[in-house]
Amino acid sequence: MRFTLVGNGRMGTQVAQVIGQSGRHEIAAVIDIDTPITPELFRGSDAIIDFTVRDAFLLNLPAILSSGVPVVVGTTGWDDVRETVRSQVSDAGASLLWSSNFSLGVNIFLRTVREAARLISPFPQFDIAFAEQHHTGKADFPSGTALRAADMILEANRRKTTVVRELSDERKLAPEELHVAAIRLGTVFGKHSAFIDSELDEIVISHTAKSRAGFASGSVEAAEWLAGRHRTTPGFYTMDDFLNEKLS
Ligand SMILES: NC(=O)C1=CN([C@@H]2O[C@H](COP(=O)(O)OP(=O)(O)OC[C@H]3O[C@@H](n4cnc5c(N)ncnc54)[C@H](OP(=O)(O)O)[C@@H]3O)[C@@H](O)[C@H]2O)C=CC1
Ligand SMILES: O=C(O)C1=N[C@H](C(=O)O)C[C@H](O)C1
Repeated sequence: MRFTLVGNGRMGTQVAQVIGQSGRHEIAAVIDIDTPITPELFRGSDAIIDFTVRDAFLLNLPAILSSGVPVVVGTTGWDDVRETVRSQVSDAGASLLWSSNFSLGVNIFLRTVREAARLISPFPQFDIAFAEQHHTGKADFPSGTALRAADMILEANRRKTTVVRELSDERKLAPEELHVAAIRLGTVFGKHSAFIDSELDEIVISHTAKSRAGFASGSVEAAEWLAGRHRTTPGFYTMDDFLNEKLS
């Protein structure tokens, strides 16, 4: 497959390396902040992979969708406009697959956290919180993965109803609030943990990325899947659609 990469930062370069080492794929173009974006730029590619920043992704999206080339989006920090993006994709008859984390390990971790949150739901003696650590170059907080985990915990646990990202000196955390904490530290690739606590015990479920390779290879595999889907059923997909098909 021929890939166009949008974004040439930490993730863009890692994805280029995965494609270069695959022996099956090639890079048609790498688009950086200085490239004027037009739909023609993407034509001739089989898939686009975007790892940029929220504003760049939203600005480039209309040209990407008009090009008719399926796009995999790893960029985080645009959860608040997800429904608008879904409509843009649908109106264009295009295909977009997004995930805040393309690592297979993280996706297994997230499903484990969801199950733990469900299991403790009937037992008020268990409380739950979530934390993430990332390198100091990360622009958004909490991470997209932590926000996804929070959504899953709220869905699975009837005792938690809202997310608190930052504590206040003015008041205590309410029992129905889920604390999601972020730490920015050195060069950490990404660490996510769910903490469950009772008077009698503590359960900690953690995932630590050992490099960016898992994010990059997951995005390329997702792009291969999306290119196939785009031929028969264009649409707005997530990593869950891809994984559910693999698991079925
Ligand atoms: N889904 C997943 O599995 C993962 C997601 N991420 C997410 O991916 C995103 C990128 O992360 P990372 O690579 O570490 O960040 P970087 O800051 O290293 O890279 C972002 C790149 O985007 C470039 N850029 C900015 N504006 C534009 C534009 N208009 N057109 C093209 N390129 C542009 C930046 O250029 P310049 O430096 O010149 O501004 C920079 O090179 C983040 O949102 C992060 O949270 C990260 C890891 C895994
Ligand atoms: O910016 C990063 O580095 C990462 N961002 C993603 C996120 O926001 O969840 C995924 C990964 O943890 C690395």
